[in-house]
Parts: sequence; C-alpha cells; structure tokens
Amino acid sequence: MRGAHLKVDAVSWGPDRATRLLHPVSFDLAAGDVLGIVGANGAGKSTLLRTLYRFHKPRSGSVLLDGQDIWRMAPRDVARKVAAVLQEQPTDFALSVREIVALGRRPHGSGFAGGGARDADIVEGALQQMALGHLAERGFGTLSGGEKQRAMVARALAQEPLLLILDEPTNHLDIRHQLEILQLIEGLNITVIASLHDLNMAAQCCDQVLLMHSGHAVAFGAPDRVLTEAHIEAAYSVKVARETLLPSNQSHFSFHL
Ligand SMILES: Nc1ncnc2c1ncn2[C@@H]1O[C@H](COP(=O)(O)OP(=O)(O)OP(=O)(O)O)[C@@H](O)[C@H]1O
Repeated sequence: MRGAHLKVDAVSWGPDRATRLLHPVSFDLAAGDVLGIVGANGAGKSTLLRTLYRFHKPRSGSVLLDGQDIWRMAPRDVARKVAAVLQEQPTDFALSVREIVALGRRPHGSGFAGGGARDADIVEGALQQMALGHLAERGFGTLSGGEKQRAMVARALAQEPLLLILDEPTNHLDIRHQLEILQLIEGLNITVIASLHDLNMAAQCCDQVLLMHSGHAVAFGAPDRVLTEAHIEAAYSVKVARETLLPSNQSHFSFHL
C-alpha cells in the first residue's frame, strides 16, 4: 500500500481569532482508504479540505500525515506527498495539457522545462490514465470544463501523491467520466479524500464518510452508518427514501422536499 495514514485531531479554522467556520473535527483514516466528505452547500467541506492540503493553518489541532504534522514539514515535502484537485482551476491557459500535467512533477525536482525520461513516462501515464492522450498538445484554455477537470486530475496523479484530495471531482463531468473517476478513485491504492454531492456515489465508492453540517462534523464512519435517512434529512433539510433497485438489489437514495 502506497497511501499515507492521516490523523486529523481537533482541527478548527476561521478567518480570524473570533470567527470559527470549522469547529473541531477529528478522524483517523487508514492508509489506502477512500473518505467521502458530504454535506449541504456551505457546510464546511472545502474549508476542511483546505486545512488538509496545507492551505489554511488550523486555529487549533493538528493534521498528521504518517505521524508528521504537515505544518512542521517543509511545504515541498508536503507537496511530494499530498496532491489536491480544486474547484478553482489554473489560469495559465497558454500552457499545453502536457505542460500542465508535467507541473505535477515539480515537487519532485523537475517541471515542464526539464525532467528526465522517468518524469516524461509518468506524465504520459497520467495523460493516458485520464484519456487525455489525444489532447496532450492542445492549449489548456481551449479545453471544455470536463476536459480541464480531467487534466487537473492527471496533474495530481503525475505528482505521485500518497494522499489525493479532490474537491468535487465529478463537477463538469458527464456520466461516463463520472464513472471513470469513481473507478479510478477505487483502484488507486493511495489514500483519497473527496468532497462529493452525490450521496449514492459516496455510498458506493467510499470506505468512510464524513458528514458535515454548519461547520461541524456530525458523523464519521462506514457509509451505511453515516448515510442514514435521519442523518441526511437533518443535514440537508430534505426528505429521504432508501429504496432497493431491481434487479441489482442495490440500495439507492431518492430525495424529496
Ligand atoms: N475565508 C473565508 N472568510 C469568510 N467566510 C468563509 C471563508 N471561507 C469560507 N467561508 C464561509 O464558510 C462556509 C463554508 O464554506 P465551504 O466553502 O467550506 O463550504 P462547502 O461545504 O465546501 O460548500 P459548497 O458545497 O457550496 O462548495 C460558507 O458559508 C462560506 O461562505
């Protein structure tokens, strides 16, 4: 297993000392597990993720990656281990897709200007993994929203992280590419944390789920323990029905006002 063990201990954050947007959150994620962070708009999912990829320094608590506090590590060492795909996309539109993906190699000592044969192979592998081979020489700015999203995931994979953080990874993606991202997440063999809006998807692809509500972590654990009708109704202010699909016998949530 190449994933990292993550221990989040009483992490809170706010833009200033007096304001708390994220109330103390604690969880322990085994190496190689997939964690889905779910919750309504504004629940605090992205804020929590920002404390995990070393963007927001926690106001309290610690984020331990294989036992090391990420705020006591050099930023470059964190970047060698943690990759994040964010909702905001880069503005370096003039770069080609291959050059954007090659930026993922930078924490390892090389960028698109240099880089040896191994870097080139890793970049090519990431392009192929995200089905971007035919777009490799295109300008990033000319891509569609979904193609850009896939390029950002490819850049993160080129980073060869031990922890991959994805903020709404299925945004912009059509059904096929959503399924492909899920398959990729399940097959990666590294630790993955993804914020997800689709609760059926979270139930299907996550080992653990963290439910956020108003900046609080209200439940953490296996999907069938966290994604209950009562939890979802309280966190999203909707009515929920859990149905069994036939003939697959798969459990499926439907939602109503
Ligand atoms: N730097 C900041 N200063 C002030 N408020 C902030 C800041 N960052 C986030 N917020 C607020 O904190 C709350 C949580 O935001 P966050 O982006 O974490 O939510 P989210 O769960 O990711 O939502 P969404 O599903 O809409 O993306 C929101 O009300 C947001 O407006």
